[in-house]
Amino acid sequence: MRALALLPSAEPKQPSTPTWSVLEGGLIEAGSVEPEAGPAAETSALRLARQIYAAWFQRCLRQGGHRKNPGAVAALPRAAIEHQLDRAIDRSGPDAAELLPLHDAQQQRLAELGVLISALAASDKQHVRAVQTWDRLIELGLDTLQGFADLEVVFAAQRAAQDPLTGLPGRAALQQRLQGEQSLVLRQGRMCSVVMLDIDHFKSVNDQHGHQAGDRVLAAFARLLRGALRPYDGVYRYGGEEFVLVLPGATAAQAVQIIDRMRQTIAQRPLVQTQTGGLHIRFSAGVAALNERAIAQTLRCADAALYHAKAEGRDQVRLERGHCA
Ligand SMILES: Nc1nc2c(ncn2[C@@H]2O[C@H](COP(=O)(O)OP(=O)(O)OP(=O)(O)O)[C@@H](O)[C@H]2O)c(=O)[nH]1
Repeated sequence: MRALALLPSAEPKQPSTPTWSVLEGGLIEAGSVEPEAGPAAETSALRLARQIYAAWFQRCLRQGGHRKNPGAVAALPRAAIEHQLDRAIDRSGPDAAELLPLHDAQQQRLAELGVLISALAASDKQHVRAVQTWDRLIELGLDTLQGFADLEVVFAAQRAAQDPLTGLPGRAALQQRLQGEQSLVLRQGRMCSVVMLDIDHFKSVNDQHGHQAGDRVLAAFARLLRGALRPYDGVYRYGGEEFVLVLPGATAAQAVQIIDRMRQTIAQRPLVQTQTGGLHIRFSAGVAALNERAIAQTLRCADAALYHAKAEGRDQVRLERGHCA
């Protein structure tokens, strides 16, 4: 077997991002770190946001507790916290929409905390208003801490549903999504298509380049699918080298066109680079309409269309045939 160094070519290297780190004793300082990649990246960004916040809150309690000098209450490093929260959301993948209400509520609390800090700094320490502002700051400060805990719980649940290799959600999430989309199709007459997609001759990638290389191809392919589709389209790892796409708003005929364009684009450039050259990946796909029939039947129809695409030579997209299941 040849030894190969596989370098993903689909994704540009990310620049280092200025961030903050928490030092011993609750001090916070600006620095520059390489953003982490991979499925755990969103959790680490969220953890950093919480650490920066907790260090600030601790310092605030220590300084503000004296009530001698409200102006000494530490300025809230809001930009650093929000930066990490945004990163966490960005990296949380296709189901980020579920996190947005919690994320927005957290941003609002931070904004209100910022206002309270300014009001405290400008107020007379003896004034009853300063005491009230301080009380509100403590109350909201604790709520914000709870907000981080809530976000972490939801992130953890989301991560548990993700396939660790590709970062994509799996079959359980697909089932849930299809149920939701089907009810919109039935109640609102919306269109939705389901695509079953399988990499061609993937076994030979493993055989020629090794299983680890195969894993990297799967991860790069998943990123490519995710990047090629609209944010509200669903991309799921169905198993092995098989993926399912959910395309709301697309008729089955439109879905065939969309996926066929994607097939041609993907075939044009290598998915990963090897020491001996680029590795091209091709795929076959079957498309079925999501309608009133059982979801399992829709999946069977997409699978049958995929089977025909494979049988008719691979590297093509096929629409389901009548009475497929
Ligand atoms: N590296 C890697 N390989 C996997 C993974 N899951 C499944 N496979 C491999 O995917 C290959 C699938 O092979 P086949 O079902 O024969 O399909 P194929 O070679 O793609 O051929 P066609 O689908 O007929 O075009 C098998 O060799 C599996 O071992 C994985 O997570 N990582």
